[in-house]
Amino acid sequence: MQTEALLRSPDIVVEPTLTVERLKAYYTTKAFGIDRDIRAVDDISLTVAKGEVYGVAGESSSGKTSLIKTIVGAIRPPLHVVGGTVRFNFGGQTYDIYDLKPDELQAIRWRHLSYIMQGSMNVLNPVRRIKHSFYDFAFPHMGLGRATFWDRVRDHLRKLDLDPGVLDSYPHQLSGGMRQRTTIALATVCTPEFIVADEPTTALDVIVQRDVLTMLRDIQRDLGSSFLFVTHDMSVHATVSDRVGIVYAGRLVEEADTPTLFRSARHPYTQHLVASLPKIGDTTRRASLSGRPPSLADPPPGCRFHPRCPLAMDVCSKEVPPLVSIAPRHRVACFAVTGAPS
Ligand SMILES: Nc1ncnc2c1ncn2[C@@H]1O[C@H](COP(=O)(O)OP(=O)(O)OP(=O)(O)O)[C@@H](O)[C@H]1O
Repeated sequence: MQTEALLRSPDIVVEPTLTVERLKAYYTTKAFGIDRDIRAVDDISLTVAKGEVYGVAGESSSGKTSLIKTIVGAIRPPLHVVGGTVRFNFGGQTYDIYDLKPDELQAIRWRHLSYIMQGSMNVLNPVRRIKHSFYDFAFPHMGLGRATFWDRVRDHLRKLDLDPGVLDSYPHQLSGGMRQRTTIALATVCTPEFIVADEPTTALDVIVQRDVLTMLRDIQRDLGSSFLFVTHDMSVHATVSDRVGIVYAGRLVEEADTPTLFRSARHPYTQHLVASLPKIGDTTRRASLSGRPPSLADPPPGCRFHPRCPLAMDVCSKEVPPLVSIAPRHRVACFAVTGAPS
């Protein structure tokens, strides 16, 4: 398959910073002696351009975290890659994540690619002062003398409105919001070109959540980094993401620029997600979707959404709808939108 290039203008083709092609990753578990595949990432292709914030949304257990882990190469059994490729382009050099040796991947993770995982605050060692975490994780990758390194760390903290005094604190002395902000400072001190964050604001209250999101957006703008951002919270995508991909049961079902997605979503599942957002002054009851998300160990054939879909046709239970471009930067996988195959 050819690399999907992102057209920014009619004449300029910009090489994406991230290109994911036909990615499949399953958890293989054993039950009563029989292997069972949980198809958490099932044939996903997407690109993220330089400086772009790409949001991934979808309900719980749809495969968002598995997709992120697979993209950054944080793959541990029982998760394994079944097919597809993940390529990053940093400074004109291409890195095929699955061709890299563990030490090469580790070096890229700190220098170019930062991964803020769910519960990332736990990277701060609870029995050591925070400065030790900065020294252990960041110092080996920055190629600076000690004095310059600490100057750089303090500058970075100040730029993020954090008092450099946090370096002398233990994690338990900080509030949840401060701990998360400190973790993000740690993850970005090496000025990565690509930041991946998985639900970085879950478990924080709304005010702190806003501070953390503003901080991430500021870092992304300041560094000009690309940003792959996972949250189930559509209202957060509305304020943070340039483009959003909607995942349902391990597959990408729609992808569009954020304003398009919120104004003119075409997939019935995306329409449901957008319609269920609360609106000030609107007291009408929100209609909920019937049924439950499918088991990824035994998903329905054809379109995985068809058992819950108000527009389902015969073909939807038989064939998998491909993700098709219906307008520039707008793709959708739904036969009701793109027409059934003849
Ligand atoms: N270690 C594991 N072993 C087996 N199955 C797993 C494992 N981790 C996740 N899964 C399964 O993979 C599927 C996708 O899970 P994943 O955590 O990627 O979803 P998610 O969209 O990130 O959910 P959430 O928003 O709740 O974090 C789920 O069915 C989940 O039960």
